[in-house]
Formats: sequence, structure tokens, C-alpha cells
Amino acid sequence: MPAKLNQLNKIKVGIVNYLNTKPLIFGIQRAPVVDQLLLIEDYPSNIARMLVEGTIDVGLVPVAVIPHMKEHHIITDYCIGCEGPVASVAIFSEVPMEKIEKVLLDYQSRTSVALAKVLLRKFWKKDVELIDTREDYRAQIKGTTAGVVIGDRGLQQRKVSPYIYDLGEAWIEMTGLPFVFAAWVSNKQLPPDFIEAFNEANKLGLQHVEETVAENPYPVFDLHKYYTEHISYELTPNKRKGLEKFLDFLTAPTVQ
Ligand SMILES: C=C(O[C@@H]1C=C(C(=O)O)C=C[C@H]1O)C(=O)O
Repeated sequence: MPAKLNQLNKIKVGIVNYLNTKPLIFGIQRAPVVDQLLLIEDYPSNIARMLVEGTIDVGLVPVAVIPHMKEHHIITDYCIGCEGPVASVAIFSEVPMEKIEKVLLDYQSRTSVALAKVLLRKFWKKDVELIDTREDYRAQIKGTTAGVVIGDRGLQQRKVSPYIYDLGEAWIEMTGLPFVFAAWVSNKQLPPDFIEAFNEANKLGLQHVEETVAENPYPVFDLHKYYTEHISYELTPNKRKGLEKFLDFLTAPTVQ
């Protein structure tokens, strides 16, 4: 049964199924490393759960899950980050920040809901009621109830909500550092030749952003702008600093 054995030997790779990962997927699917892996797509909190449970070996996971892992390795030079407004992650509201009383938290997110908590307390100095969600809650963003919405739904919500508090932008204003929402994290040591080839696959994708845009017609938001001016994919030393600072906030006793 060689075919089945091959399947078993493949490295299971989880990736977020939002538009912002399309350039990375473009590269992964066209690079030689594709034969060594199985790609599993889902929304971020599910990818995080799969990595913690061990049903995948590596995932583009919300970085907020890192403190919950027994073993973790950040692999590759790529991430889902920002160095200015990210556009797809915000607190959306019908009223200005000073009037917000409740904030609905996106069930698909791990990082942005944690980031929203940090920013509400430390940046906007707000003590609001935080409400977890389990299913689509966007219709409840009304009056003094705001909501964190991420990903493609975040881009759509820009057309709905008059007040948009971009969480990437607020983080940068507060800390002077860029932000990392998700990074490639493995729950075990992976073979160095796989890591190198996987890194190349990510790089390849980012060299073909125009093709990715052409493949994904999206009238809601200018994807070329999204991929080149909002999402910042390189995991630079400065982004690592931003990531460290964010994880410090999450593990500090006052935050939880
Ligand atoms: C910028 C984004 O980053 C995402 C936000 C995440 C989160 O909040 O947990 C996780 C993965 C990222 O893909 C977005 O999807 O809009």
C-alpha cells in the first residue's frame, strides 16, 4: 500500500482560509515541497486547536496560541503581520469609542480578540463588557454594542460600520512596533530540508501577488492594496520584537 504510506508520511500543514493567505497558498501549491505535505484549510481558531491537539504538524496559527503550547518552533521568514493599518482586523461600531459599552469577540480569532482586550484596557482605557461568540454575530453589532471582526468578514464589515478602529494601527501607535497576527509554528522539530523548502514556497508565492489578485476577483476591497500595503508578510527582526512584546502582555499576570 505505498500510496497510503505516502499519505501517512506527509507533513500536515494547517493554513487559514482567508484571502490574506492566498499569496502564500499560491506559492505552496506550485513549489516542489507540495509533494511532501497535506494542506488543511480552516479559520484561525480551528487551526490553533488542531496544532495544540496535534492533528496537524505545523500551522499558520494565531500567535496568541503560543503560550498554550508544550513545544513550539516558529519556522519560516513569513507571517501575517502589519506595519500600519491592517484593514481586516478592527473593532467595528455604530458609535464612537467613548460610547461603546459592549464588544463582541470574533469566535474565529485568537490573536485579535486578545489584542482587542489589551488595547481596550491600555490604549483606549475602556472598561467594557466583553462577549464571546460561537457563530455569526455581525447582526448584533448595533447601537453601543461593537464587535471585533477579522479576515474577509472584516473587509466586508468596513462597508457596514461607520466607526472602524483598526487594531494593527492602534498597536503600532501604542508600542511603536509592527504586529504579527499569525506565524508558521510547528509543534515538533521538523526536518531542516522541509523547513528550507517550505520557506522557499512562501517566498515564491509573494513573488506572484499579481497572479493571486487576478485569480481572486473581490469587489469588496482592493486586494492588490491589501497584499502590498496592509498585510506585511515578512517576519522581520522588528516584527519579532512586536511579537515578543504582545506575548509579554498576554502572559503578564494583570492581563488575564
Ligand atoms: C490580519 C488578519 O490576521 C489573522 C488574525 C488571526 C486572529 O485574530 O487570531 C489569525 C490569523 C490571521 O490570519 C486577518 O485575518 O484579518
